[in-house]
Amino acid sequence: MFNNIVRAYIRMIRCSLTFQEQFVASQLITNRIITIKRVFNSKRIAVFFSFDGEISTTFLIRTLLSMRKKIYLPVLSTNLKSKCLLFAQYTLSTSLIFNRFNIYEPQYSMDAVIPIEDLDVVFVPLVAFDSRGYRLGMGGGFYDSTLKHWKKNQDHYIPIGIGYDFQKVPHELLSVKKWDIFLPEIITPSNHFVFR
Ligand SMILES: Nc1nc2c(c(=O)[nH]1)N(C=O)[C@@H](CNc1ccc(C(=O)N[C@@H](CCC(=O)O)C(=O)O)cc1)CN2
Ligand SMILES: Nc1ncnc2c1ncn2[C@@H]1O[C@H](COP(=O)(O)OP(=O)(O)OP(=O)(O)O)[C@@H](O)[C@H]1O
Repeated sequence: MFNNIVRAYIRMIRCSLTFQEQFVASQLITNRIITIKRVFNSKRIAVFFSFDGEISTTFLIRTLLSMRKKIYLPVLSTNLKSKCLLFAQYTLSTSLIFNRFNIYEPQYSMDAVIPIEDLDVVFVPLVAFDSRGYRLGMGGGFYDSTLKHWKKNQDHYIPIGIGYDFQKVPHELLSVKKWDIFLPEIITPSNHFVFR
């Protein structure tokens, strides 16, 4: 019921952060992420390029690359009806282009695309989340569709939400839809929430 209000409110707040606030948060979240054993032991990690005031992932991506991790970024399907994201490899020499939402994505060839099951960690953008691990996104349903086959207790990739601390909202404010994915873990500059 309040999803659209929460989405608009949090998008407004995150777009009003100063450069300094964004910078400090991106360093803190990167330092927290790289000390997580699951991440440290991963080889193939999906991140995303931030837009719309999302917590900046530039430092995270650079740090993970320097740790010799293979990094993949989401690309929208050319089929406008498909909401499933593809993940294409990103290196420092990959050309980037804007997609239809003005988000950078790799200019990829099919051999750079990895099946989602072959990823170890998928970092997931979010607008808001609650104390149960439910996530409110931008409203396109892309991550919900892409991650819909993910199941707890299965030994494949793990989706991990990342965002600012203020994006956590009381659960009464988020109405969960039947297709909404649950995030087993969410990382912010000050916290590592585990919801399993
Ligand atoms: N950094 C990042 N990449 C991402 C996502 C994300 O949330 N963050 N996505 C997560 O799914 C996908 C893109 N989803 C999006 C869904 C809606 C809008 C959006 O701006 N909607 C506008 C109206 C856009 C229009 O139709 O022109 C709006 O709501 O104001 C943007 C991205 C894939 N890549
Ligand atoms: N697994 C699914 N099955 C059917 N419809 C879905 C599924 N996932 C998403 N959708 C559709 O996507 C639309 C947007 O969903 P929702 O508002 O939950 O997106 P969101 O999680 O905020 O966005 P995103 O995942 O792109 O960040 C819904 O109206 C729904 O029709």
